[in-house]
Amino acid sequence: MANQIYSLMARNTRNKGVNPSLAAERQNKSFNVERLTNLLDGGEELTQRRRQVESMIYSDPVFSQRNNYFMSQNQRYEAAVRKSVHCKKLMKQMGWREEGPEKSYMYRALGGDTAFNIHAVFRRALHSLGADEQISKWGPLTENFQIIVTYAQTEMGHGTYLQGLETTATYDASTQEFVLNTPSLSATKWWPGDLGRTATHALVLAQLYCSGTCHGMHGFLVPIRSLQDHSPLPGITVGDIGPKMNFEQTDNGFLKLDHVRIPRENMLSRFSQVLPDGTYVKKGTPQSNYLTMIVVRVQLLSSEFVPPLMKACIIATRYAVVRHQSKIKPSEPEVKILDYQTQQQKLFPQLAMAYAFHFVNNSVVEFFNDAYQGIISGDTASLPELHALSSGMKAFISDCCILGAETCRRACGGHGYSLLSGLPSLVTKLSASCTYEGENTVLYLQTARYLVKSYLQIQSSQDSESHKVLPQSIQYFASTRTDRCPAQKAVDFLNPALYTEAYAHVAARLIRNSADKLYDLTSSGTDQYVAWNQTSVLHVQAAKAHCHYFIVKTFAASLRKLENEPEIHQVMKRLCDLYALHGLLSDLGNFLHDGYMSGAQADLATAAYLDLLPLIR
Ligand SMILES: CCCCCCC/C=C/C(=O)SCCNC(=O)CCNC(=O)[C@H](O)C(C)(C)COP(=O)(O)OP(=O)(O)OC[C@H]1O[C@@H](n2cnc3c(N)ncnc32)[C@H](O)[C@@H]1OP(=O)(O)O
Ligand SMILES: Cc1cc2nc3c(=O)[nH]c(=O)nc-3n(C[C@H](O)[C@H](O)[C@H](O)COP(=O)(O)OP(=O)(O)OC[C@H]3O[C@@H](n4cnc5c(N)ncnc54)[C@H](O)[C@@H]3O)c2cc1C
Repeated sequence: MANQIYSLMARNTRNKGVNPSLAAERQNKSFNVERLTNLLDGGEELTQRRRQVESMIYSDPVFSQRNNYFMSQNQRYEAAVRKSVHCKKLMKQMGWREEGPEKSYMYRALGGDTAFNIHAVFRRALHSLGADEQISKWGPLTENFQIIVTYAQTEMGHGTYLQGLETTATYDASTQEFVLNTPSLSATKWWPGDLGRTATHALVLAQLYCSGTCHGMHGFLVPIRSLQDHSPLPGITVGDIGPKMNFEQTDNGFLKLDHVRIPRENMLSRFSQVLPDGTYVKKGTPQSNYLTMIVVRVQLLSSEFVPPLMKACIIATRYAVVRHQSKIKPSEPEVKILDYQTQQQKLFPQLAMAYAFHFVNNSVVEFFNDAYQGIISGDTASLPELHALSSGMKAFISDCCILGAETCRRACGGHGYSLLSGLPSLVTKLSASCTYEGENTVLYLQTARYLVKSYLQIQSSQDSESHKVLPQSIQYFASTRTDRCPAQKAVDFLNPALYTEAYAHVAARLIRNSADKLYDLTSSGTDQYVAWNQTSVLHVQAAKAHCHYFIVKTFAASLRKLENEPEIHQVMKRLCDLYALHGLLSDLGNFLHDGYMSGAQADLATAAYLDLLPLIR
């Protein structure tokens, strides 16, 4: 019934064309929307291609999501499988490549409502960890779903602590095979997507044992279901882990292995190898087999985190111009809720954040592409910085997107609580992102570990030249800082150089403070690991400040590329200013703490912030 009412409302709108309030707002724009769309897409041609793909998706009944909220988990799963197979057929029919932009356009248009998503994670793992001959052998089989492979790393007892994974892969030189085994209940693989019902194979991450020596976590391609009748193979116990907060369309599963034998060639061997006689050959660093997680974390930013936030902003902003509620002046009619300053202060920072993350994603992907080719060719010099950046961005952006989507949902009152608004499922889908592909606290601590190590190395190095060769994401450590914010007027807080420096000041101070506290503990005899734990809250705060600085700096730097587009530059700069001031005022204590900013300056920043709202409106 509810669906019918909402459909009636939508039809009613459609019958009269676009809602008149919405139409009026769209007349009231200060920039060329099509031009901004082209810039965000990466050019006019890509906008056209995206629209062509979207039109095909939205007009095809197989891709309909209309009844999603009325389906059982099983129905959602089966519909998702149909959509994924249909996508594959469409790609083949249209000649679209796996690496081409059309695939991501399809995925975004479907809102991720597809199956085999972890199969895509495996494809990245294969290219990151597999030797060339392994990529040639298994790559084509995955292209057309001849094999469907899940990424089975997490166990019931361990997800974060990879050194604690219990699944074993023991090399048997007499048969040149690995024996995969689940030694305990807690070693059961638990959570891998596509495992519950779909996958024919699993990339099992297990502790490698050769001649009694453990060589740590490695990846092993293990057949788990028959390619003839899809039944579990001998030694395999597999199934679905049951209902979840969202991702009903994904069959997250469990897997137990009972001394399952696979050929020696099934260990992914780009960075390490076991020779026929059982000799272990290491080619990369101890963390080389962690590379897949970096690859996936970078990819998640643009595929899983930012699009749901963008959608939540669109739904909530449109709602805010069609919803009339209460009055500003008693003598006048009810107003659009977007006319309330408080509604603008809820929604516009989320909109600004969505744009900020769009530009940051471009920057992180550029950094990643520059580093990745070197890393898979054996040059791991940039791996620590890439790990720190990807960990921090995954944690910070996912945290912000979860909170941003929830703010948009709350801004829509009762209708925001209806599944049919589309908002609750965006929130519950995003909610998983603080956990999968690295729990966020753990990842902040990884970033902090890199920051503290870099800070202490700079402190201990007397060589003044060392500051000049700092990795790009921490070069601000070495910048000379003013210890007072120079702002005299509200308008000074609309200067990207001024607020970027304020963020750098806070990040540098928090990193220095956390490192000094750690050093004080260890210098007084506290065990280094105990000292790390006793300062870990400070390290997380420092890592967050570092990430926030990186995002503000990157957003501000992106404006420079828009300077020859004055209308768009103006609107983007206002959003950048709003994003920076919203973060500064939300975290004001850190900016006031050492007297960097004064209370009077906080009032100036608040005035500048509130003055931006009607301009953006
Ligand atoms: C529609 C679908 C959408 C949803 C898709 C969802 C798909 C989800 C898939 C998954 O969730 S797959 C499973 C993901 N699991 C994880 O991410 C596990 C998280 N845990 C870790 O990353 C690591 O265990 C750790 C927490 C970082 C700890 O590593 P370790 O136990 O080795 O100890 P440390 O001493 O902290 O690190 C040692 C050393 O290694 C460096 N390092 C750690 N991780 C990486 C990495 N990924 N890449 C490169 N280097 C790494 C770390 O910086 C240390 O270096 P040094 O400081 O010693 O130089
Ligand atoms: C929707 C979804 C899909 C998933 N898909 C897959 C998949 O396809 N393949 C796969 O292998 N896995 C998958 N996972 C599992 C996921 O990777 C793990 O859940 C994740 O790595 C977190 O590990 P955990 O569950 O053991 O949490 P834990 O690490 O146990 O986290 C629990 C708490 O402990 C804290 N904690 C843990 N370690 C530390 C530390 N060192 N310092 C401080 N605090 C710490 C955390 O901060 C957290 O607050 C998926 C999970 C979800 C929710």
